[in-house]
Amino acid sequence: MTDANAGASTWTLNCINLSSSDIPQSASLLKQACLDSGFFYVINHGIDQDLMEEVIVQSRRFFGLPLREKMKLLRNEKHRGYTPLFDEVLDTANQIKGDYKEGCYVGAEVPEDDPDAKKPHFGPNLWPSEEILPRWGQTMEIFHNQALNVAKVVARIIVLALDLEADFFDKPEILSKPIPILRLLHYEGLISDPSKGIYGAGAHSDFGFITLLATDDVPGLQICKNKDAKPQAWEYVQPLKGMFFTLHNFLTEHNNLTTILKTNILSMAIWYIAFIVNLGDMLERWSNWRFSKASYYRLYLTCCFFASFCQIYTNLYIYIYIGFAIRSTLHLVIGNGQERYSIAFFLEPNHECLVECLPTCMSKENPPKFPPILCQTYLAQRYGDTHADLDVYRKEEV
Ligand SMILES: O=C(O)CCC(=O)C(=O)O
Ligand SMILES: [Fe+2]
Repeated sequence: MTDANAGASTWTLNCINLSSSDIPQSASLLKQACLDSGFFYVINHGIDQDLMEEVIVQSRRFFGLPLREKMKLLRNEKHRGYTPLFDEVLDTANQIKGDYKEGCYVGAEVPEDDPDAKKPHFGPNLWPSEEILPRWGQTMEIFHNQALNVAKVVARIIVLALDLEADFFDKPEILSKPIPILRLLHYEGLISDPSKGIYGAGAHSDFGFITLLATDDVPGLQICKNKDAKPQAWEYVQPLKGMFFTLHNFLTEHNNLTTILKTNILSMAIWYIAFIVNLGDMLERWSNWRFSKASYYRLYLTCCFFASFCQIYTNLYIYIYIGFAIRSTLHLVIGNGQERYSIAFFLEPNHECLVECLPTCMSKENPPKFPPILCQTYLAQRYGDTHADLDVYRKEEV
């Protein structure tokens, strides 16, 4: 039984600025983060905040559809489309039913008549119709392309962190035709109970090369830095409040997380005081509807407060975690009763890439822990092990 629980402590992650010109420093921060926990935040990644919010809004719309509509887009054998509640069981030893989450897979759009469409994970996407969810497919495609670029930038920093040749991942057999998979996730507001085997997402390590994870500000993600420890110790990795609270665009000026946090908390406090001062005054005035200039000004401040609040509410936080040698740090999701949305983007290498221990990660004293395996073989195993058999749904239809 794992020890994941609501009282888990919180771990602060290193923060990598993807726009920094000091690449060696980014590489060394990244290396330290990978040695410490395997997770880090990325900032200044180039994906527009509006686009990220649009993805979450579209995700909310999708998961808000009636189940029968979502089931029309049920995941196919290419792993595109809707995955209902319990479709995935990530930790069979500790979960009773499966993950209390629903998801939607979006891959690279490969038309049916393209020879590559025969490969697993490649093919056309399953889009909801334009009448039901306008601009849905377009939004996902744009985000998909941008997330792929971010993952490639991260890969370039990883190369340096691992003392590999600069073009190591540029070899045609590694990332020339990678398998990029976007997955929208929705956790309905259930309280997890690990003692009863109830988890938002069971303990697991990701299957691929790099995962980018953007979440709203509802906490839930926990990591276990040492999977072999007994008992395992789980720590929350917090979506840092206000991290993208960029009314004043702090992120371009400060790379230091503590500064960002303090500045934003201060700024929140100022808005908050403005709000409290206003409320009493405005309630009084609302009774006779006479507003002085000062009241207009205060009203403006109050609206700003609400706008900031809404912004924080929909804020997105990007974590990255890395599956070096095809095992990422163990992590899970604990539901705290609040609804939660996240966007995972998995970058896997080419189908035929031989996944094996990297040359700079082994020595005579430290031989590879796993035998080499083809990427597509490994993915087929892991997807097969963790997802429901599609026959289950066919039987339900009968
Ligand atoms: O939703 C989350 O925060 C984590 C999702 C996750 O770990 C996964 O999809 O592999
Ligand atoms: Fe994961």
